[in-house]
Amino acid sequence: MFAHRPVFSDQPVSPEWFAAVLQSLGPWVEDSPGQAPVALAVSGGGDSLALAWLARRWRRNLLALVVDHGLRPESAAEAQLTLERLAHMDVPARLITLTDLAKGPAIAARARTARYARMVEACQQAGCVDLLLGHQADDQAETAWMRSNAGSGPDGLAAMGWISHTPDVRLVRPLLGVSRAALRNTLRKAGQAWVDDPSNLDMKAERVRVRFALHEGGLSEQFWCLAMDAGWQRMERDKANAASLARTCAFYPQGWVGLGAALPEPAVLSAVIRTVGGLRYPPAPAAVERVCKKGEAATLAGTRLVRWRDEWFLIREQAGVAAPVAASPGVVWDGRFVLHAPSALLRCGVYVGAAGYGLPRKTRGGWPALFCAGLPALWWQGQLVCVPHLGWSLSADWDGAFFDFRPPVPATGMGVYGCKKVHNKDYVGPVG
Ligand SMILES: Nc1ncnc2c1ncn2[C@@H]1O[C@H](COP(=O)(O)OP(=O)(O)OP(=O)(O)O)[C@@H](O)[C@H]1O
Repeated sequence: MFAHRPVFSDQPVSPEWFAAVLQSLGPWVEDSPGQAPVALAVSGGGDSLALAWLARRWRRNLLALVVDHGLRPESAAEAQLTLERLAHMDVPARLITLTDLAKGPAIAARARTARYARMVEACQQAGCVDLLLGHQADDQAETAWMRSNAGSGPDGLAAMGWISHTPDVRLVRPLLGVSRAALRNTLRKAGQAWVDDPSNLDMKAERVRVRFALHEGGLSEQFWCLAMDAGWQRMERDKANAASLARTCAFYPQGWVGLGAALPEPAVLSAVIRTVGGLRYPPAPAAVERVCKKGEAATLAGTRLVRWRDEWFLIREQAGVAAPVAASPGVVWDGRFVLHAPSALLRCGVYVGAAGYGLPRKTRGGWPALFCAGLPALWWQGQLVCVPHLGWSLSADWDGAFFDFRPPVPATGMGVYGCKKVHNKDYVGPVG
């Protein structure tokens, strides 16, 4: 493991300590030029620039992603300055410029969604499987305070995890155990400057008001501990649920899940509903509990619970599937299926939509019509031409297409909170 370090100390963070934290958050792709880099999100502020400085001392093969949201006149110049600072640190960087964000309601949330989408895309292009983020202990305390004020249950209070799994990259937050002041002092000591985002002083924003209130009340540490404690408990529950998921559930590439003879625990069913329904967020816990208690066929959050051959299955609810979309390689349909096909096959007017109920019995490979109706299929001139999951096509001309089942949050992404229990003022550290 690595040496303890008080969380809310303002002492600069040592590269050795940082490297020990990263070691425990691995495994990492080998640090050599032939391998994919580890990506890091750098806004140019004190947290993420300190992250870049420390990361460079941990390994050579990195790729910093700098997003210019284009929402303030100075943002382009600030992004350029950040690129120069990264070049000075010898950290390779890529600028991502967002051009389609319009100011207006929920701009912070829209900017965040767009930023993550483009950063994940850049990671895929560069082959990166890990993206480091600069969230630190003050962010964590603020999130826990806001969630506690909003009456969040224990899972909400768990705030941010050290590691979050998305289908494409692992989001890693190695600075959750370090204060904002310590990171700024790390940069000062290294003689590095950073950009201060003026929105961080805008008292209209809830987070900024919370930041000042926590600071004045000396409450940051208390809320950080609360978040870490809740995170630890959640991790223990996640582990038990993941074990139960692996033991009892069978995931089919068709997008449905066999649950076994008895219904699983509500937490496990919730994860499965999220996967089958292609949901970013979990379904309402009370509704899931009701379904488990009743133990009867039901529809919930775009999914349908059915009994077939002495087993429970969760399938996509036909009424909930997405409208057809024009077919192109890589297009995502129903939030869950990615189309792979040679472009020559995707002539003008080909659509991706649900297979529906028109499939003859012998093409269904033994599966009920209800299951197969929600399968992704290719349509052309109003006619069903190909259902790759069933190996069926109207003619050999339509062979060569297939769909990857890629839900936004796989059920296996349950175990996202990796932190050890925190005692008193000691930072005990993330689980390896
Ligand atoms: N413009 C940006 N370019 C690249 N990375 C960014 C940018 N803005 C934020 N980040 C990354 O996200 C981290 C958290 O930043 P911030 O707290 O401002 O984001 P947020 O909007 O609260 O996002 P989150 O939903 O991840 O909490 C930063 O430390 C950095 O790693």
